[in-house]
Amino acid sequence: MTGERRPTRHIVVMGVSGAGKTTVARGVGELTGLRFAEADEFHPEANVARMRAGIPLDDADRWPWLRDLASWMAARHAEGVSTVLACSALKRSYRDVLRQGPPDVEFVHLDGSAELIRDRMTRRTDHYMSADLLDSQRAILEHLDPDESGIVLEVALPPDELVAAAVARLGLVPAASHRGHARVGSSRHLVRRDAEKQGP
Ligand SMILES: Nc1ncnc2c1ncn2[C@@H]1O[C@H](COP(=O)(O)OP(=O)(O)O)[C@@H](O)[C@H]1O
Ligand SMILES: O=C(O)[C@H](O)[C@@H](O)[C@H](O)[C@H](O)COP(=O)(O)O
Repeated sequence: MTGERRPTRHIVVMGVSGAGKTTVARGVGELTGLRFAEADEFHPEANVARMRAGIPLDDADRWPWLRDLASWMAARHAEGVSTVLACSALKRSYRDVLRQGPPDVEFVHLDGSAELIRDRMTRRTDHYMSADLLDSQRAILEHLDPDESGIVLEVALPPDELVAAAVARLGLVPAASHRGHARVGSSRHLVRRDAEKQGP
């Protein structure tokens, strides 16, 4: 036993509520075989109750949740499993907590017009998050800093283009069953550098 772990990749699709994180992260998981998780499902009931009541979460509400998410990614890393997580990750300090999990975390920020996102949230009827909380989320949003590994994609693109662009720009490999079918986005979708390595 050398103790060497298989290299893994850990992608976090970030952005405000309604930006399309779940849609894109799930799509990346389906295309690549990366293990998908939805950060909303890690919220304790108290956090969900706050959001349901239209009350924005604060930092104290978010720290334990973020630590749980970091632990989940670290546990998957220990198993040699790569992951893709849908998680708001709105502030740099929140992303710093996520980075305390596995050795590397790469972000895909879905960014774009507040009007478009609000419209999507208003149409979404099966979710506890009201469109009223969008303003509070935009108010605290901190964009990726130059030293953070990640890319920014424009939310107005159709879901399949966003998934293909994320996979291409991060250098992820489509699962065998999808090879030859992935549509690769053009370079205009890339705002920040690609990640350099590849894992299972
Ligand atoms: N690129 C897209 N184009 C059009 N509609 C989208 C796109 N991405 C997501 N949607 C729709 O917008 C709503 C919010 O998407 P969702 O993935 O739940 O966002 P989030 O996880 O960021 O809250 C859903 O109804 C979803 O079907
Ligand atoms: O940090 C937060 O305030 C929450 O995590 C929030 O960002 C998240 O957006 C909600 O859980 C709604 O879920 P969706 O983002 O999937 O709409």
